[in-house]
Amino acid sequence: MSKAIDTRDVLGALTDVLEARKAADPDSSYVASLHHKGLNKILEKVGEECTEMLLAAKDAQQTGNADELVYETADLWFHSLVALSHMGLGPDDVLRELARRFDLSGLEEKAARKSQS
Ligand SMILES: N=c1c2ncn([C@@H]3O[C@H](COP(=O)(O)OP(=O)(O)OP(=O)(O)O)[C@@H](O)[C@H]3O)c2ncn1[C@@H]1O[C@H](COP(=O)(O)O)[C@@H](O)[C@H]1O
Repeated sequence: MSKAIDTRDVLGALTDVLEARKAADPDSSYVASLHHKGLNKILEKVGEECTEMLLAAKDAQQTGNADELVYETADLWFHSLVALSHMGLGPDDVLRELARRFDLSGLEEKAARKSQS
């Protein structure tokens, strides 16, 4: 049985596991098998999971049941983290970018971009 982990610790712990799997046997680990197959395979999985997440969101809108949406979003986040890990990046890089954008209105940012071009 898997041990419980605090949700605040998940990204850090998962990042360590994904890094360690780069040196693991592809036959004994799904993440190692993805690293072994390479970036194109990982990106193919991200694309698949993205489509599954979109379909789950549309289903949730119709049925009012969001369980599948949460499940598919977890698959998408997971495979995106594998892609970042494969490229030598991690969730901290993305969180830093989101932190940089914090309190910056998306409309203001877009307007600033337009006035620069
Ligand atoms: N969070 C996940 C996680 N989420 C999803 N998956 C796997 O991602 C795959 C999703 O692929 P699909 O749904 O497309 O199913 P599939 O048809 O079997 O996939 P393909 O044959 O097309 O590759 C499944 O095999 C899931 O088990 C995950 N595999 C691993 N993790 C984490 O990564 C850790 C390391 O995993 P291993 O490397 O396998 O030990 C685990 O302890 C978990 O914490």
